[in-house]
Order: sequence, then C-alpha cells, then structure tokens
Amino acid sequence: MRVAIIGATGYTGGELLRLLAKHEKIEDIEIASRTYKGEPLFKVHPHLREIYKDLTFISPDEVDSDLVFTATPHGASLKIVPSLLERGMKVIDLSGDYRFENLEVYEKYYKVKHPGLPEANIAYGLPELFRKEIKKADLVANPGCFPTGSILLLAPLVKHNLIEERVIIDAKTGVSGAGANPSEVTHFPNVNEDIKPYKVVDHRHKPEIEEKLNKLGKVRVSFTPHLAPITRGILTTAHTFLKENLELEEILKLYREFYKDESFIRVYEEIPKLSYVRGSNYCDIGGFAIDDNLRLVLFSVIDNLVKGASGQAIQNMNIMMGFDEKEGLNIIPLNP
Ligand SMILES: NC(=O)C1=CN([C@@H]2O[C@H](COP(=O)(O)OP(=O)(O)OC[C@H]3O[C@@H](n4cnc5c(N)ncnc54)[C@H](OP(=O)(O)O)[C@@H]3O)[C@@H](O)[C@H]2O)C=CC1
Ligand SMILES: CC(=O)N[C@@H](CCC(=O)OP(=O)(O)O)C(=O)O
Repeated sequence: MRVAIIGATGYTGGELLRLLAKHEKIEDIEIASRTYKGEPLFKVHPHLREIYKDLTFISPDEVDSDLVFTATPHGASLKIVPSLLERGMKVIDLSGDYRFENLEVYEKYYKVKHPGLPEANIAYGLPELFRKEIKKADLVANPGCFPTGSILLLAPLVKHNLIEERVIIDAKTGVSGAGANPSEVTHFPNVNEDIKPYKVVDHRHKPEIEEKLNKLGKVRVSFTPHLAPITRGILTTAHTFLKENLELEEILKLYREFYKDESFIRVYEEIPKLSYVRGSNYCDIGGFAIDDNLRLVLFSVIDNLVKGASGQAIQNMNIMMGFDEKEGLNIIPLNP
C-alpha cells in the first residue's frame, strides 16, 4: 500500500514516519512539505536517518497515494482534504477541521468559517467507540489529544448512566502538543519548573468531548487544560458524581467489561503514570476513588503524539483498510 503524509515536517508527521517504518503493509511513502521540497527526510527528522533510504520531500500538490494523512493545522486541512477525496484518495485528517457534526460549534471555537462537509463517508476516528463507521469511511477525522484521553475515560460511566450530568475534566499536557513551531508560551524558561492552566473555560476540545460523549448519554463538560514541563503525555483527571452509591469493585468490573476486547486500553486499580504509556498507543485508565460526597475521581494517561494523534491515525488506517488493528503499533512503553 502507498501512503502519503502532508505536513510531514511536523511532530505528528515525524511520529507517523517512526511508526510506519515497522508497518508490514506499507510499500511506499510520500512525504510532503511546502518548505522542504527536494530536501532529504533526515534534514528535518535526523532520528530517522538510514531508516528510510533516499526519501525526499515533495510538494503537497504532487501527492498521489492510496491513503493520505493530513498532519496539518486546522484551517489548512479544510483547503487540502476535499481535492484529495475528489481524486479518489482516502484521508485521515489529524486536525480539528472534520471532527464536528455541528459546524456552528466548530466556527465558534476555531474562529474559522467552515465551507461545509464534503460528500464522503466521514467518521470520528476513535476506534473503541466508532469502529463500524471508521470501517466504511473515506475520510476519518482523527480525534484531538485531550478528547482521546477524556472520552475514553468517561465513556463507560456515561453509557451506563451512572453519573450526574455535569463532569469536570482537568488535564495536564506535555509541550509537544503545541507542535514543532516554538513560541513564547513553549519557550523553555516559561515552561520549566512550572505548570500553567490555559484556555480555562473555552478550549476547543471542550465541545469536541461534549459532542462525542453525548452520543452515549446526556453530559455537560467543564474542561481545563494545563501545560506541564514534560515533552510527551497527557494525564487526565475526571471528577464525576455518582447517581447512587456504588462499590469501587463494581465500577472496575464495568470498565474491564466495557474495554475487554480493546487491545490498546488497559484498566487497573492503581493510579496510572505517563511513563506507563510513553511512546506507545496505550490509553491506561485507573486510580478510581470515591469520597463521602459520592465524588468518583478517575484518571487516564496517553502519549499525545501516539494514541493522541499518530498511533491512533495508524489504528484508523488499519481499520479502514481491513488490516490487523495492531499492525505497526506493537510498541512497548518507555518507562522511565
Ligand atoms: N502535537 C500533538 O500532540 C497533536 C496534534 N494534533 C493536530 O495534528 C495536526 C499537526 O500537528 P503537529 O504535527 O503537532 O503540528 P506541527 O506544527 O508540528 O506541524 C504541522 C505541519 O503542517 C505543515 N503546514 C503548516 N501550515 C500549512 C498550510 N497552511 N498548508 C499546508 N501545510 C501546512 C507544516 O509543514 P511545512 O511547512 O513543511 O509544509 C508543519 O510542519 C494539527 O492540526 C494539530 O492540531 C492532534 C493531536 C495531537
Ligand atoms: C500544549 C498544547 O498547546 N496543546 C494543544 C493541543 C491541541 C491539539 O493537538 O489538538 P487539535 O488537533 O485539536 O488542535 C492545545 O491545547 O491546543
């Protein structure tokens, strides 16, 4: 199979290349960039030197593959994706441009005018919940990194109607979530030895989490992200209130049952740590605790560049193409 990556110079593009190098079904890869056309891959991704021989960047409009990963910023994907679909290519878009069914919500949070959804089978690419739709899709909207950790963390409780409508999600993210372009916010002295809340009530992942969880049950989401002095990883803490008293064992059993057939979800009693999933496609869920106000608190961890982006994109490709879902993703986490 022939795949292309547009935006291959970025962090998620580099991570796609790292993972695709071990994918048995990939015969050929095209890498596209506006700024590095004609340059060899290792100029941008020196860690991939010798792994891909003689691979050079082409221009995005030269791409001609069976499937294209658009690892481009929101707004840019809106301009690139429709013509790829028209030319008969399948697309997995890593931006937020095709994640929303309600385009008014997209426009409100992204401050970008949406031209409308293309005539194509579009699926939200969270395999654990939407595998059937992904199988039939021509265009998969790969989920945001925070939504991946948050939706997987809360789905069993919402689906089984066990919690009150309002939930609070507090998440800490690594700096690679902001992409490869440095900024004042991501400058080392501004991040190091500090933790900074940002977009405390209006982050664009709040409505994404809400729209998708509402397919399972009624829920209203409050979400606050924090930037932490780490490179990779998202730790998500959810505060929920149980409708009735439940034993922790019952909740753990419910989670194990809900995810029993899922290769990339691990459920356990202990509080999960970022290092348990670093570099891998796992989402670990654990640390369940209930206080005397019936607050149930629980945690998830993912690697934002893997399950939160490129690993999940490959999982989606595997489903779309009928490959083994784990192909290319048998990665053992890097602990510590
Ligand atoms: N980083 C993360 O953890 C996650 C990122 N995402 C999403 O994935 C997408 C890629 O993210 P990430 O790799 O971090 O971003 P980067 O900023 O690291 O890379 C994006 C790449 O897109 C290309 N690009 C930028 N603007 C345009 C444009 N107007 N037209 C065509 N190409 C363009 C650039 O390549 P060049 O200049 O060489 O053409 C750039 O290297 C984004 O939409 C992001 O929101 C989603 C989940 C997690
Ligand atoms: C640290 C940091 O800045 N993280 C980014 C994560 C966004 C992302 O990667 O997802 P989208 O594709 O939805 O933009 C943020 O909070 O906006």
